[in-house]
Amino acid sequence: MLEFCLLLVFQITHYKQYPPNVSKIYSYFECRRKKGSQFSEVVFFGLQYLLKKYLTGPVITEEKIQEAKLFYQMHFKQAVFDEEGWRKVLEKHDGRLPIRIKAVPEGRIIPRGNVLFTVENTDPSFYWLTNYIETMLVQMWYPITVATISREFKKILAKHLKATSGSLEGLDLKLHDFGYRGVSSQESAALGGAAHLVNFCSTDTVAGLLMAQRYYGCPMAGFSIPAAEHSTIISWGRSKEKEAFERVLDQFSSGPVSVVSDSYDIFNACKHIWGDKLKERVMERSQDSCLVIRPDSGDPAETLIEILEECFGSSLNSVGYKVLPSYLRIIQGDGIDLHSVEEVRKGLLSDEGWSAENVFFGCGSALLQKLNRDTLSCAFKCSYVESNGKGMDVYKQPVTDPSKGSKKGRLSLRRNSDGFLETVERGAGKPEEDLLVTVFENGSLVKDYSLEEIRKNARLRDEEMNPTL
Ligand SMILES: O=C1OCCC/C1=C\Nc1ccccc1
Repeated sequence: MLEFCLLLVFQITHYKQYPPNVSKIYSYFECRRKKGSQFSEVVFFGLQYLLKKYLTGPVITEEKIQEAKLFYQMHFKQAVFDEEGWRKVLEKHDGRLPIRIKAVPEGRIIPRGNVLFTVENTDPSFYWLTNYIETMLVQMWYPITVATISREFKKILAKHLKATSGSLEGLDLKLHDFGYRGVSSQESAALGGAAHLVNFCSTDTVAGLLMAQRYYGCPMAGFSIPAAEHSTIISWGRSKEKEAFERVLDQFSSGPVSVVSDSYDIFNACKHIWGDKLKERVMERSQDSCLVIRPDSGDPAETLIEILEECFGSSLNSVGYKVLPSYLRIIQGDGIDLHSVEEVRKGLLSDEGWSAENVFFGCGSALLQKLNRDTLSCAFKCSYVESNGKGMDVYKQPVTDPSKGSKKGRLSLRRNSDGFLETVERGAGKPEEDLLVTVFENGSLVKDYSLEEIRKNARLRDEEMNPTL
């Protein structure tokens, strides 16, 4: 069985349904606007991986044609596989796809409802190819949605950090990806993990680091620190939690170390072990070798407040907010999503004014898995067709849901005179104003973005970083 066969992915009967003499099918991808959605803009990310991994080079071979022919004969119990069509791709284009894809630069922040990429066939004989690769291209909903959610976290954390410390230092390390175990596959971990790394450089999802290395030219896109987990604490037995903690301090005497401390009673652990029996051991650690205490249960805001209030002293920073001693920090990696992180922000802020410097966040499923294609209403639609040498703008406009209407004709993306991004329809856009870039053409990747460039595109804007408390 072949590792991956492009022919064995899609609905293959569409070629028989198009009008006669079609020479071009032109389609586009967008995150449709949705009234009341909490996401008004999206981070475009992930297409480059998909192009490099699945669509560039001679992806059609005789062997794959034979395999697909057999497969679909069994699957449809009739001859619907277009063997001749595919063989023509092989003969005329030596197996490379005669397709052009134009897309917004990766990392760019685009308001909902705008074209993100367009797809069209470059050879009139292969009009059926455009929507043939739709299924795979729409899977871009995943990295786009993760990168967008991750950036929404960054907006909240930036405001909180700026308001309670006067600076944005360390923002990139404030949200740690805990999601590796919560996703559905290695590939999702890689794509989602990399999508988070567009906005932060703090992760335990190693697959995302490898993706950044191999597909986005970044040798090391994110960092982590030694961390305990429940097994390494409870393996000492209930009566030896102190010994377990001490062991971790001994083994990681320099550099920061995180110790999950809620195995039995987080408040007892903080007050009587970290704050009493091991207090000297904790205090002797320096700022760049701090102990990071990890609660992992209970209401995030309440638990954090009690740990901060009850367990250790604090001093005031330059903007009058309370900060733990520099050898101590907290990481909250349980129950964090876009809602609860806001609850924590309000809790720390309102109660006695704790600075955001004290707390780091970990996020698992809410970052990489608690989302779907509807989260950002991702859709791929045909908007222009050529047949008998004439072009026609096409669209859908369901009477039962106007919000599912699609754009008309050839599209371009431009910045209007007020500075806002907008999509120009019906081929009315000026080529020199078009922000869409040809990234793929006839089997070759035309543009290769580095993670560095993508991170620049995705940077928070000034107004997104300043507190509007
Ligand atoms: O505590 C920590 O401090 C910072 C480094 C990471 C870390 C914990 N990681 C983790 C990963 C996956 C599930 C749960 C925790």
